Amino acid sequence: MEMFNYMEEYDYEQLVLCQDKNSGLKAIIVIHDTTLGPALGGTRMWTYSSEEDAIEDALRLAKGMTYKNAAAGLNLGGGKAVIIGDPKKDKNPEMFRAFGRYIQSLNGRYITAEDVGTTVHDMDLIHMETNFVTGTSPESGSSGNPSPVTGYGIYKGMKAAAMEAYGDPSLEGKTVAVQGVGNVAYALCEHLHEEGADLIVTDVNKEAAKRAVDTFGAKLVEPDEIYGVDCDIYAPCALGATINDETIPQLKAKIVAGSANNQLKTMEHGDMLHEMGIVYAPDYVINSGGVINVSDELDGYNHKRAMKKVEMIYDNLTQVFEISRRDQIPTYAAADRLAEERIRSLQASRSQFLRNGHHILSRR
Ligand SMILES: NC(=O)c1ccc[n+]([C@@H]2O[C@H](COP(=O)([O-])OP(=O)(O)OC[C@H]3O[C@@H](n4cnc5c(N)ncnc54)[C@H](O)[C@@H]3O)[C@@H](O)[C@H]2O)c1
Ligand SMILES: CC(C)C[C@H](N)C(=O)O
Repeated sequence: MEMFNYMEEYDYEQLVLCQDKNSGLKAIIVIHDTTLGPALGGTRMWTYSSEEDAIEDALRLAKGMTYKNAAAGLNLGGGKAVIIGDPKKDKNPEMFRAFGRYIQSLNGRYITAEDVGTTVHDMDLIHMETNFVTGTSPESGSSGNPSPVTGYGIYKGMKAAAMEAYGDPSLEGKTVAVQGVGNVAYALCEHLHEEGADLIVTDVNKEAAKRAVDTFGAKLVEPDEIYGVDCDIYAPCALGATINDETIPQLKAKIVAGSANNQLKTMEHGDMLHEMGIVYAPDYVINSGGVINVSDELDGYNHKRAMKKVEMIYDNLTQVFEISRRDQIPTYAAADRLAEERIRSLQASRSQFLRNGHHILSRR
């Protein structure tokens, strides 16, 4: 990849490679866009097959955070970090402390949190070196693990999608097929079960699947059967790119709404859902509950206030569906339009010169 060409084409601001021999840290921090504010996005720890794959993932995820934060109405830009390694085997405290020092060196341009492979404990270690971290232990007044709040946001967003598809936000009696019942989806299932929805679940982790069957009376299917089950809503809550040429023809659902990032394999798959009349809740709009929750820490965490903001996911999605109908475009394109318009309008107002304490002219 021609790095500067790529960064120029997609408007990336900064790419930082971090290395610490002592702890084995190999990390990448990407800041995509800070028009709306400092870049907030989680740190992923993953075994990548090559350094190029890791950089590509960090770039893609950072841009996603710009759109997620903008569409959620947060005054935050987009960034993300990845640490190369196996989260089950390669972690040590020194690694996260070294990583924290690198975050500190960016002086607030990037703020981190949890993502796949990192935990509240890891954030606490980072916090020993920098304040530019969220999702640390609730004992210190922070918001803790974002997953249950993300799950609640998906539930609220699903209701907005039901309103769009059926003219009624109730999920009582609806059948929801959930792919992957991990941290987020377990919380989602709790809310769905409480409202009286019927659940069909699958997971490659047998224990996770069993927990959902035992707790919610969910019906269990094999991982490759989930796409074609008879249901009203398909909730992809495991991996990205599960909406593709192979799975779309199998779908019986009227709604696709789940937590996974980058659900559409390509934009054309979003077009296909649109043409088939399936209501797709764009991933970065419906799964913004976690980032909304951790971002509340920047004003001194208040759980009640944070949950009120998470409830707005219903309104944000309703707005996306309205833009989609008004402009006759698929919902993924409507979400992009919403996010880009917000960034553009702030960019325009920033074009006026405002003198501040740090500007060179202030010395005169
Ligand atoms: N945690 C958050 O706050 C948050 C926020 C936004 C987006 N997301 C996204 O939501 C998704 C779920 O996040 P999580 O924190 O619950 O992760 P998790 O690892 O706790 O759960 C994912 C589950 O999916 C299962 N799985 C993996 N591959 C599968 C397959 N092929 N078929 C069926 N099941 C499979 C795993 O065994 C696991 O139980 C991820 O894509 C994540 O990026 C999470
Ligand atoms: C900031 C984090 C809570 C972000 C979360 N991992 C996401 O993808 O939205």
